[in-house]
Amino acid sequence: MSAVVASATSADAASTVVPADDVADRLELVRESAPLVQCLTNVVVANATANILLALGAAPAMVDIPEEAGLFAGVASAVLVNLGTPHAEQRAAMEHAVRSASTAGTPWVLDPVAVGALPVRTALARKLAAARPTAIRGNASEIMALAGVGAGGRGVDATDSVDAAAEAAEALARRFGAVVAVSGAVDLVTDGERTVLVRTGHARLTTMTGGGCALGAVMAAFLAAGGDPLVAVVAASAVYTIAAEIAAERSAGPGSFAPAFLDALAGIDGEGVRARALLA
Ligand SMILES: Nc1ncnc2c1ncn2[C@@H]1O[C@H](COP(=O)(O)OP(=O)(O)O)[C@@H](O)[C@H]1O
Ligand SMILES: Cc1ncsc1CCOP(=O)(O)O
Ligand SMILES: [Mg+2]
Repeated sequence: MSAVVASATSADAASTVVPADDVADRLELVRESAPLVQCLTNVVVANATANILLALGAAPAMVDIPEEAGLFAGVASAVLVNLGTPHAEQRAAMEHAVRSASTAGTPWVLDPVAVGALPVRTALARKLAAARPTAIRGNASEIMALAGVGAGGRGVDATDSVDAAAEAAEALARRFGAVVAVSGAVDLVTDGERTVLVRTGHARLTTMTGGGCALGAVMAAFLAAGGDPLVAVVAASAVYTIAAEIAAERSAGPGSFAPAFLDALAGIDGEGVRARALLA
């Protein structure tokens, strides 16, 4: 059996294995259901995020004004709330969307971009986290800052390691009943009881703006398919990072990586997942 796998990173959460077959099944479900993913995301990555969701087989919709966001969250398959450029209108829209998603039972993902030193988004992230997102996704410094440990990273980038964020991630997961995903060279996914490390990936993902933010949207797409949310988030991370490996082999630098990544996401299937997971 090939696995995307892991070992425990702290004394508190047990290591869990997610078989590559489960990842492949989740990918097939996303393709079959073409989930409608509502994105309230930052202006830097909105276009890249829509293209990445389309390449995967999902249907993106950037519905982020206060008068429409709540209405749409009631019919969307999943919602992404990303705090990268949280203008006042969008902040209001986020609160409507979160309320409506919670009422409708729609899965939603919180991405606390650059939380820590910046006051407006930090307060908003804490408020939204208390509304119990299905998943919280961030880099190590963002997850630590949201958990109340450390002052955040350097702008939108992490200054802490994924290892250093493991305990904060597990504590956050338990506090809010969410799956928490920490990105980095090795991605960590935890629900506070089980922790999985996703070892696939390529550093060139960090040279493309949206490398982290679009991952949150992809997690929303996988959560829309239902089932164990920990497995859904692991599957999203695995498919995404395996596609990055394939794209890195077919590109020469950041410029050619971005379109190669779209092609790799569109082309990846269960066999591709199993082949790479075996190498991880
Ligand atoms: N050093 C690295 N090597 C390989 N993959 C990485 C590395 N750092 C980040 N990644 C990948 O890049 C994506 C974005 O992660 P990251 O840069 O941590 O997010 P953010 O943009 O939120 O800071 C994730 O899929 C992660 O697995
Ligand atoms: C550069 C920047 N500034 C505010 S949001 C944003 C995008 C960050 O996207 P990612 O961290 O996914 O590259
Ligand atoms: Mg980044």
